[in-house]
Amino acid sequence: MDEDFANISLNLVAEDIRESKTNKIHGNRTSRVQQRKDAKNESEKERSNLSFTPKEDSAGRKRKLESDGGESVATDRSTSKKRKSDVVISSLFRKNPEIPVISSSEVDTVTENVFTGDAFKDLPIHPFLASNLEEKQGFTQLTEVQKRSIPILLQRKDALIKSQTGSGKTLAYAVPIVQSLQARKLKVRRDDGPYALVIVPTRELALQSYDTFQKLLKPFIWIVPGCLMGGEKRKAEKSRLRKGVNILVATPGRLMDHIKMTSVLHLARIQWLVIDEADRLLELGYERDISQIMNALKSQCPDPPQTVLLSATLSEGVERLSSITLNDPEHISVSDGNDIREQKSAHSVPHVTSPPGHVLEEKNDNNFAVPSQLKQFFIITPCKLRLVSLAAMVLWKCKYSKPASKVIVFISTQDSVHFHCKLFSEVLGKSRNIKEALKKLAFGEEEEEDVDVGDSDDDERYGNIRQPKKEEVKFYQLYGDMPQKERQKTFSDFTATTSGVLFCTDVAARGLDLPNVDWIIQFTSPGATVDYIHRVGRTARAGTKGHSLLFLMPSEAGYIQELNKHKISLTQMELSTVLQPLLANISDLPQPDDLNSKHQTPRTHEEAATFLQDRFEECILNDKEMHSLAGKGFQSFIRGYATYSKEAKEIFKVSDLHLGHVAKSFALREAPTNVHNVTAKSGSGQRKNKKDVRPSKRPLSFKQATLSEYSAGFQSNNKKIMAKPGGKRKPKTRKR
Ligand SMILES: Nc1ncnc2c1ncn2[C@@H]1O[C@H](COP(=O)(O)OP(=O)(O)OP(=O)(O)O)[C@@H](O)[C@H]1O
Repeated sequence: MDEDFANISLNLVAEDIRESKTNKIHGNRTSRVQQRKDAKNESEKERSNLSFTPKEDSAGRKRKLESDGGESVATDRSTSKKRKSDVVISSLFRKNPEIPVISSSEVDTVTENVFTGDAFKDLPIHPFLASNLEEKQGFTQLTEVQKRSIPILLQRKDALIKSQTGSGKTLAYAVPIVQSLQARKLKVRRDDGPYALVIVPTRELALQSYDTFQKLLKPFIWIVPGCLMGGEKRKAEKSRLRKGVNILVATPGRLMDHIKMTSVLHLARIQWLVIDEADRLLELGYERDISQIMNALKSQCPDPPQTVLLSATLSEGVERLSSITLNDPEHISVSDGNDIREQKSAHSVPHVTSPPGHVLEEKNDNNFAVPSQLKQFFIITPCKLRLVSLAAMVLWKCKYSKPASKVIVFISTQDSVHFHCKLFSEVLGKSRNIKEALKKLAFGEEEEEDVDVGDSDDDERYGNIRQPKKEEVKFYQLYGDMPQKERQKTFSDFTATTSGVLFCTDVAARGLDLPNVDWIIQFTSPGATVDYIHRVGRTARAGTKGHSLLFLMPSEAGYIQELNKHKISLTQMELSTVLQPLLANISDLPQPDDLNSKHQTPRTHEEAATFLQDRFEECILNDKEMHSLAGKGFQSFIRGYATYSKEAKEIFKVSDLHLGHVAKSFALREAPTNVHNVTAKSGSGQRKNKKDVRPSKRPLSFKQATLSEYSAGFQSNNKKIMAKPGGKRKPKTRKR
């Protein structure tokens, strides 16, 4: 880690030297000639004609751009001298590393069938349950995992279930639970308390599973489902528990809290225990909570509950968990073609102190099935072009294409999610047609209604491009530290919308079933392959079509080979393919704040990209709040980058980052100066789990910065792996 900081410091120094060499040595005649040449070729071409002359800076001074060694420098117009505070504006398309072309290698992908042709009514379940599924919910066929799991679970066997994302694992456990509870001779009564416990890693997933049970229970209204999760009021949850809940869906932290603190919650009747996204729960450090829940069950239940563990990806940790939680389990792995029935657990009752006795000898251990109808792409874009490429992709898919797409963009940190959502809403969400904007300027705001956007004079001036007025793109954000109400609203709004963009952290990567998502964009790479699998799994669900796009920088190109090793096959998308639609829709791009400024229609996709980048930079320059968000986003990006796992660091090296270029990708004209502190802090605590920096008004302490967004609404569950900057690790007890 220290090496990383040293490297990043060197990088920064080298960057300063490079910049000063390029821009500040003017005594030399050759450099002046070069300066003029570059000025003509690059800056004039890319920038000065597009939007920036003249322009007022935030202090109200008239500024103009002068070219300097291929980089543009904003100077004080009145003196025509470069000021100390002048900002170097680097050109988007210069000094970038070469983009490698990676030919698609032959990858023998792992495939799974989704549907079986069998119907729910063929199962030994109540006819009302089958008709509810088929007629009310429209599920005419069983999925493969349902066909394999439901009969086994109906025989009251424990099971470890693995099948690809979106293959219907929720119903695979929910149907047997409902069937067994409705079939009880002594009818279930609400005040009996819980018969089934379902543990999931995130609040959204808890709500989603709860919703599934609500729908399934429509014909059996005497069975009551309930949900316990962080962020909700404990008091309200307690009163619900007092009234009685028979199927309890919960996040582990909050469940443990109630087991300890809520006397009305008793577990004596629990017959089912489901641990969904089991590997994720372990990854997030919930092993202790799960152990405590198991111990509570052991002490309260006369008979061990039937236990089911599920995920699209099962890790070594799950082997360990299965050994302590499952009794003589069935292993159901859809991609293997056959259920794996092999070494059985030595334990007859779940007991947390028992030594692991079972080894999951699974074929294709590290290879994961991806829905066959999912088309996976990657794009290699130089760091400076990341922001504008993402914007171009979003505009292309959500504005210029019909029908407009529904897109999820995964970004590693909360500050970065917040920044991108705000910036895109600000710049792209409010975009105005050139002609509209000019008319507005000529006639004033109130004339807006009368504007004829197809005015031919304007068409001539702006390249004769006529575009129909397009729908604005809707932007949403989701991350762990958002207030629960807001989080829920985003979730339901994005569920309901037919198009729009959701910026989110990995809090939305697992289990979420957001309908009709067309594209998954991974703007920051996940590092671990399992995370890649779960992120792309938010599209192409239950046999529907889907696409994914992974953003990589040239230095990260080796990640494609890594994915190939896990039998994941991707196709390269050209940068020009993404940028071209900007040019084709140039009149639809957002316009400069200063409508009096001179314009020339961009003629190439590079010019179009530069034009759009300028709008972003202008927004950051002119808006203090946005500037601060950009700074925080930048810092959190570096911090996130420094915390890839040891293995991933082979590819994602923080020392490969060019800070000036990273700044550009946050629309900043220079890198924030306190970056050393950021990296030093992130470096001192080797972190296994992904945690984000929440958007905040004040600079965050290290502790705040590493709070888990998955927390159940209490303190971080990850304190044990956090270290104080420069200090020794101090074991801490979790506050609830
Ligand atoms: N038999 C079926 N026929 C059609 N659609 C189904 C069927 N079973 C489930 N679905 C739908 O498929 C979608 C995915 O189901 P679910 O969320 O249970 O998948 P999953 O396997 O748990 O995915 P993940 O691994 O991502 O959590 C849901 O919208 C669900 O309603």
